[in-house]
Formats: sequence, structure tokens, C-alpha cells
Amino acid sequence: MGKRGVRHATRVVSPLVPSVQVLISRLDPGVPIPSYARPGDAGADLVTTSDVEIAPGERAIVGTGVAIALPDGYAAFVHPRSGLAARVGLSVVNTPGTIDSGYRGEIKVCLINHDLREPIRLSRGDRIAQLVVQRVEHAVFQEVEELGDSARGAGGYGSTGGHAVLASTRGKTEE
Ligand SMILES: O=c1ccn([C@H]2C[C@H](O)[C@@H](COP(=O)(O)OP(=O)(O)OP(=O)(O)O)O2)c(=O)[nH]1
Ligand SMILES: [Mg+2]
Repeated sequence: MGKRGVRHATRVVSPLVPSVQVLISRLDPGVPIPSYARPGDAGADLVTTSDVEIAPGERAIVGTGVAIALPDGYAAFVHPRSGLAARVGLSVVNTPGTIDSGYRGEIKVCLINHDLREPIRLSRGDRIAQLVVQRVEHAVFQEVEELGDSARGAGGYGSTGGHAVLASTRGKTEE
């Protein structure tokens, strides 16, 4: 129990203990193997193998110098890094990029510069994205006449409210 009678969660095992072995091949021996920056991180950082300059609004595909073989039932997802996104506007066009378990080619990242004014300069070895390895299900799609009721039904795209409005229309639209 904590000081004010709050029960703190008991950690039975350390979080995100390495649990799946992923075979990796370094196609470019000069780059490091993807690594988790801190214990508990979900994403292992990927680096660019090339120097690249991305103009405002432009995109560029960069290599990471690594190829992996994921076990069946797993996929890996290429996510942007939030620090670079916030600081310079760097993101991944197809975020998250999907790495199939059968893919044996180099993991590449399709970067985009979302900044409207400044180009982004990246150097070989810079950590530009992160790879999240996850279990995935393979669906067996079964066609039916009726899907059955649910609380949400067909409501989507802001059906529960709380969505932003254009600044120019703020206060003029009805909720
Ligand atoms: O960010 C990414 C996304 C994909 N890939 C590789 C691995 C993935 O297994 C393969 C195919 O990706 P995806 O299925 O997203 O692309 P597609 O346009 O559907 O291509 P394909 O017809 O080859 O499936 O490309 C990457 O290297 N980086
Ligand atoms: Mg595909």
C-alpha cells in the first residue's frame, strides 16, 4: 500500500521482456541493428542508410540497411518518431508501414516532410522511424446476409461528436 492507502500495481515481470526472436540480416554492415532506446519501448529505432534532403511537402524513400524474417503470425509496423515529427515535421507517408512476415527485402521507409517552409536534412545513421513487432490475426472472412446489431451500428466519422471544426466556421455551426 502507498502512503494514502493507494495500492500500487505490483510488477510481476519487467515490461516488454524480449519474447519473440526475429531473424535479421544486415544488408549494410555499417548500420546498427534496430534497438530499443529504453526498457519498455514498443518501437526499435530504424536508421537511414543515406544522406537525404527532403524539401517542404516532399517525400523520399530511404533504406534502413536491414531485412528481417518474422515468424508466422507476426507483422512489423514502421511508425514515425514523435520527436522528429514535433520538431521538424518528419513523418512516414504510409504510417504505419506494414512489414509482412514473408517479406525478406530491405525495410524501407517512405518519409515525408510536413513542414511548409523548411527542408529536412538527414544523415546516414540518423534514427528516422521505429519498428513495432506485433502479433496479428489472419481473418477467415465469412460472408453473411446480416451482420447483427451493435451499439454503434453504422455511425462513424464523428458520429459521437467532439470533432474539430474549421476556424473560419467556429461558432457559426450548430453542434
Ligand atoms: O513502410 C514499408 C512498408 C512496406 N515495406 C515492404 C514490406 C512489405 O511486406 C512490402 C509490401 O508492403 P505493402 O503491402 O504495404 O505494399 P503494397 O503496395 O501492397 O505492395 P505489395 O503489392 O508488394 O504487397 O513492402 C517496407 O519496406 N516499408
Ligand atoms: Mg500489400
